[in-house]
Amino acid sequence: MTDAHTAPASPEPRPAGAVPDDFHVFDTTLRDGAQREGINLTVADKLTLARHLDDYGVGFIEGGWPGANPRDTEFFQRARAEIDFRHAQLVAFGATRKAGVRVEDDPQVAALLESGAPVVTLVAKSHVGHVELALRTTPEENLAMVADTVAYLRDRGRRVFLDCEHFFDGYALDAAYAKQVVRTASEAGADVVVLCDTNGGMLPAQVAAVVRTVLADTGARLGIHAQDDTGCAVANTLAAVDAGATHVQCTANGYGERVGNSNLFPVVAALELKYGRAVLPPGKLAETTRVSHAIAEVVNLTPATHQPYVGVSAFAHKAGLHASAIKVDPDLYQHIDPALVGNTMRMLVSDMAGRASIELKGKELGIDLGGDRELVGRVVARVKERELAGYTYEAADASFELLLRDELARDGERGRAARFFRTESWRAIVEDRPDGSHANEATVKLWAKGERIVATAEGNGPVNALDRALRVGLERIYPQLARIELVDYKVRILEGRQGTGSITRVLISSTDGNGEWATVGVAENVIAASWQALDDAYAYGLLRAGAEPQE
Ligand SMILES: CC(=O)SCCNC(=O)CCNC(=O)[C@H](O)C(C)(C)COP(=O)(O)OP(=O)(O)OC[C@H]1O[C@@H](n2cnc3c(N)ncnc32)[C@H](O)[C@@H]1OP(=O)(O)O
Ligand SMILES: CC(=O)C(=O)O
Repeated sequence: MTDAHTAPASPEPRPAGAVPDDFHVFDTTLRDGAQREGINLTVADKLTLARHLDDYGVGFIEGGWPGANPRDTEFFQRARAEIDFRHAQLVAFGATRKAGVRVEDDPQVAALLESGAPVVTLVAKSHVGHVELALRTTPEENLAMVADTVAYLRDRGRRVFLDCEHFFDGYALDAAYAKQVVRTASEAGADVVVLCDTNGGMLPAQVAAVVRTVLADTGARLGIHAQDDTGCAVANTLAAVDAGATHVQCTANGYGERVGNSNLFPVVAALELKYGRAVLPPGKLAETTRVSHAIAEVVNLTPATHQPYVGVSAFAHKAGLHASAIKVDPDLYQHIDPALVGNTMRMLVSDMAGRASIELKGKELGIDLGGDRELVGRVVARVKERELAGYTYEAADASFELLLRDELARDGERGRAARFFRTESWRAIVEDRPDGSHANEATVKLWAKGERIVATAEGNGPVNALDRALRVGLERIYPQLARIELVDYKVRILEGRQGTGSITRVLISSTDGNGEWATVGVAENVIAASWQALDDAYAYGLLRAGAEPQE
């Protein structure tokens, strides 16, 4: 590790559109990422992902294996015709020629040329055991397969990178042979020889030692491809860079075969922010969080909340002691400014909060608590007491804001509670019919703007009936309710040992088309807990809509 890791240097600015060749950020989301269980990409998905990655500014996009399946073949045809790559070069992936087959007669090598990709990555064996058992050929023939295929593609104007599969395991078994594969590829014209930890079993110190020795012994330009089976793929990638590798293969959000691959985003962020190396075009690092989430959407996976740099929790602070230091200087509990990667700091309110957490949260919500220690102390005490009863405010920001406004309103001159109606009573009835169907009906009795309202509605469940009755009753007085929609409803039993007498927590997410908010309710009865969460959901929605709170 150099000083650059502990004292971040400012990345050198780089002209827009230029991708440096002295250091490669090579993305293999469309090839290795697509090997993850649960990811099934269409050609259209692959094109969309390629556009995102090109726009983000990676140097190379490995699009797939042309000839292996019709989808990848079509992807290369369409990518050439439909995408005007601004930063990246498109890469086709394939294997060296088959043992005993002339390279010009190997159809999958021909498919690599037909893909039209200017760069080809060839996967080759560098582990003698794999040569003998998987390829069922001799070590000499394997070297000939490497040399022939690299030279053949080079002669036809392609830039060639060679992925040495199982390099580190092969090196442990027979270092001389593994290095011979590297030399053979380099001498045949491969621009980069990529050392692959295919089984993902390596640790950073092992990777660094091997990369350093292979670099010194062969003089070849080296890259790293690390699978994440020890949870060390990012660390292994950076250890290889420390040892002299100048080409990193990664996938967006770490998607990949088995547990995944080296995650592009922490690798890029580390290179830019900790190593001071400008690997993206200017301004693109700040799009990291957006790009990570957009890619998760395209592959139809929920963005990982705790992912370094880009997760929604990456800069979320829960502990009261952290908040009290952050109030003085956010750097005291953050390794970088979240804005550098397009993320934001968030304060979480829970029973681990102290006064500073509440003050910072108030600020985040645009509510001035005016340094009022008594008021803030009261809010802290109320949050802790409610969390003990089962409420959770870190997952229900809107209910917390309502609680805060209630406490402010208690002071009389510090604002009004965001309460727009008062509940006199509610009733929900579920009727079990002889044919097995159910009828659900609810009646609510409310007060709003001095008026007593009684409304009844049916629904597909008791909570839905209550929701409808509430809308029926209030829509005339608050037409803004028409825009509010409930989008998620979660129930959790908090003390399972008590069986049906357990405490129930309900979390409701709502939207008005411009944003989402979450509210919480807790009671022994699931319908009562739901009513509380509904009450808060509509109160908060009306607050957002600028409705006038009732006296
Ligand atoms: C480490 C990695 O992740 S590398 C990427 C792996 N990705 C994939 O495998 C996804 C795409 N793969 C496929 O669609 C298919 O496996 C194909 C089209 C490539 C090959 O399919 P098939 O011809 O039916 O062969 P199959 O998959 O059973 O076996 C692979 C063949 O390639 C050979 N082979 C494996 N590695 C190499 C190599 N580096 N160079 C040359 N040949 C190789 C094997 O010896 C085997 O040969 P055989 O058919 O003579 O037994
Ligand atoms: C090439 C590749 O994906 C690997 O060795 O893991």
